[in-house]
Amino acid sequence: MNVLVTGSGGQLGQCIDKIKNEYPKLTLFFANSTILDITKKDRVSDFFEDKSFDFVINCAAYTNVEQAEKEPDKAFLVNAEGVKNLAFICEEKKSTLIHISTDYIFDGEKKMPYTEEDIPNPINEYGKSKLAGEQSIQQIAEKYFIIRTSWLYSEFGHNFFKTILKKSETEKQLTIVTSEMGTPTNANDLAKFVLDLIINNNQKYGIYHFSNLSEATWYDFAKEILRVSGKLDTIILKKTDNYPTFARRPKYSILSKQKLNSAFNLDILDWKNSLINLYSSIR
Ligand SMILES: NC(=O)C1=CN([C@@H]2O[C@H](COP(=O)(O)OP(=O)(O)OC[C@H]3O[C@@H](n4cnc5c(N)ncnc54)[C@H](OP(=O)(O)O)[C@@H]3O)[C@@H](O)[C@H]2O)C=CC1
Ligand SMILES: Cc1cn([C@H]2C[C@H](O)[C@@H](COP(=O)(O)OP(=O)(O)O[C@H]3O[C@@H](C)C(=O)[C@@H](O)[C@H]3O)O2)c(=O)[nH]c1=O
Repeated sequence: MNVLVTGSGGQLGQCIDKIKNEYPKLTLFFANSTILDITKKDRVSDFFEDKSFDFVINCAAYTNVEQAEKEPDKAFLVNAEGVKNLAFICEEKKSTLIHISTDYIFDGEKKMPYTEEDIPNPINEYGKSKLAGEQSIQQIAEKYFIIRTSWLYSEFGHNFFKTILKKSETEKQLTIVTSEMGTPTNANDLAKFVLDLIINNNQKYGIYHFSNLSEATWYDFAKEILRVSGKLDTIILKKTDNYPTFARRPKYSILSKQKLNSAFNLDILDWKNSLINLYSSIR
């Protein structure tokens, strides 16, 4: 099977690249933003002209939540317009589109895990742009998976895990929010889920929620990062319910895995166990 990975230079793209040899039945093509800018409709058409992909995994996105408040047009260009271009070409070429979306499409006012049936109501520009992308896919494509995930981290790219490790090298005290609850998700686990989905040729198309298990505040996540890295005793960790940011973030964004579990036979790790696995594999 031929599989295209767009936005392959990012965090998730690199996690997929890392495990590609475990999937010898897949021929993976990695296209970073220089090779394929998904916002350029003509370029997307040209790129697909002489190639045929069974699956397109869209890892391309504008993911800077803070900056999106200042330049929403840029976020919408990639996360809505770019995604629309991919949806059209996948529909035309009969490729299955696997698109990654986010917990930030929800407003966080719920007090129990969000299901795929819950109505999105994003409270920041990034979330709004990601929701617009989802809606385009649903309108245009027939064969698609929209995988909503949350709080991705890994050894690659920019993420909270790497930020905390870096800050712990230079700062004596860290102040972290307790007012947002979600689930940290190891992007390597998501990469494996996506490639398994392709290998198993599953055709139960639609929206799914994928994250590691259990829940945490960003404070809990930071504490665990410091614990696994052996730095908890050397850093003063302070709680706050008011860390200054431009973007509002959902207070609660746990994703229910009920639909995922009924559709696929999965063994998802608890976020703390997956964090330990990652740290021991990279140190
Ligand atoms: N990171 C997280 O915490 C979460 C992410 N998600 C979603 O998961 C997906 C993967 O995220 P992640 O890997 O962390 O994101 P990254 O920001 O690490 O990677 C995104 C990639 O998209 C590329 N890109 C940006 N604009 C374009 C464009 N116009 N055409 C092609 N490529 C482009 C970027 O390239 P360049 O750097 O060259 O611009 C970058 O390599 C995204 O859809 C994101 O919304 C969902 C929940 C949580
Ligand atoms: C670095 C730092 C952040 N924070 C707070 C700010 C914010 O409320 C929260 C998370 O901060 P970040 O900006 O690192 O994370 P953020 O960019 O909001 O992460 C989000 O990214 C997008 C792409 C997603 O799709 C989401 O699922 C989610 O992972 O932690 C602190 O309290 N102290 C700190 O030292």
